[in-house]
Amino acid sequence: MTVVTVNKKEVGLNGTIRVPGDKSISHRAVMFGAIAEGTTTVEGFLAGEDCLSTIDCFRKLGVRIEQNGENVTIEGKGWDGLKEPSEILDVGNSGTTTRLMLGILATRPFHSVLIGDDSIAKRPMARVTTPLREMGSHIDGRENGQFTPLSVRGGQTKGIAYESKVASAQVKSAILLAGLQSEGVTSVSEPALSRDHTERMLEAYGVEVKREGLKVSVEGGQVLKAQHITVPGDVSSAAFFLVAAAIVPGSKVTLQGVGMNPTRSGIVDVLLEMGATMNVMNERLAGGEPIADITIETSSLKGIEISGDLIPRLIDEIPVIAVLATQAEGKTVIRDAEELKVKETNRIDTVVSELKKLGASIKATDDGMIIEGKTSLHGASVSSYGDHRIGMAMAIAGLITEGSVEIERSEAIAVSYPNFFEHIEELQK
Ligand SMILES: O=C(O)C1=C[C@@H](OP(=O)(O)O)[C@@H](O)[C@H](O)C1
Ligand SMILES: C=C(OP(=O)(O)O)C(=O)O
Repeated sequence: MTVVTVNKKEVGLNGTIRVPGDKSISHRAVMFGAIAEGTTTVEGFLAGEDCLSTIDCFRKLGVRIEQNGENVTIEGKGWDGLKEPSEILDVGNSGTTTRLMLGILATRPFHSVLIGDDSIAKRPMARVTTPLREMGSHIDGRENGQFTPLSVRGGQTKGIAYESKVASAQVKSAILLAGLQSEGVTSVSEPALSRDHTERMLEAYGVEVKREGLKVSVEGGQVLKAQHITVPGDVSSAAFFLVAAAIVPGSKVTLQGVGMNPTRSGIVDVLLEMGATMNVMNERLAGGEPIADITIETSSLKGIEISGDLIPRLIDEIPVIAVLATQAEGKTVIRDAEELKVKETNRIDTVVSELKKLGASIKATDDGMIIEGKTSLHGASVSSYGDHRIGMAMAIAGLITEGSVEIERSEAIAVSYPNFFEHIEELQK
């Protein structure tokens, strides 16, 4: 177990950084390259542990993949290029790897076994195994296929019209991927729009994707053609420094090349509504995704309500939004976020318990949390509980606490942001 201590510095955060590549897009670039025909090249790949788990699994499925830092080459040989693995596929800590790969394996005529870490073992998989079984795939696993370890024997599958109860890009993507190798049309509708990277990237790989409001459909039998993919900076990683600059006195930070896909940019809306002094500049496209440079400085903030369709647009940012809310005048209420309970940890519980240790006025609710600000936070010993986003949220809080914050299990941060502490140091120079 690694323990990191974060101390407040008398200087603010100043300078320019480029946050690492988007995790969701990096996973998809490799997976889609693996089932495409031809050589796919990826630049700006996130070499974090989750995306490395995806590479490892596809290598075990017989795909030749070379990875050199942010550059990846995938030798795709189409769907039939995937071969029965002789080893267990280890997804590590990654929900995206598990669920999207289930969608791909659901139609492959061979047997495979998926396993992950202790956190993955608690995350609900029935949300994908149920519809994939309905399509005709043979999936089994612990507690009747609800949890890992899972085993898949793919087969002849038929398209379905699936109405998902949750706004989840992992559910939507798994079903659409299976749909690409199923008979007829497969459609997924969701209660609110979740991130649409799968739809955008499948189109880039030459697949016809039909979108009508909250419903997406694909026809079976389509071939993916190899591509060059440029991965934008991860807005979920940028969120930590957007919040840090807003709350650490004397700060002004520029983040370059941040993904601004509207299904992901809820954090920018929240900061603006809270009254942050920020500027979104140089809006442009990279690999079919909008990106921009963002400058933000120390701001006086007010509490707001965050709920409804905004939630899927910032679901992974809620831990650090809670830190932000401790520094806003008045009440911040987060509702409709019960999905937080099934992430790497129960993020309602872990955010509330760890921020309380720092002196925050925060209360858990059934579907979110209520934070009263503005509060002076103090140092304490906290834990990431093995959840990268909790570890980073605590580190950002540690930049403003009186006294140091000691973070146990800080190694988890490498799951999505391996150079996180280097970026803090760079901005403190
Ligand atoms: O599809 C993806 O890349 C992701 C979807 C989201 O999960 P859900 O699909 O469970 O909402 C998100 O929380 C996760 O970090 C990445
Ligand atoms: C929930 C997350 O990822 P995953 O579902 O891929 O484990 C995350 O990165 O916050």
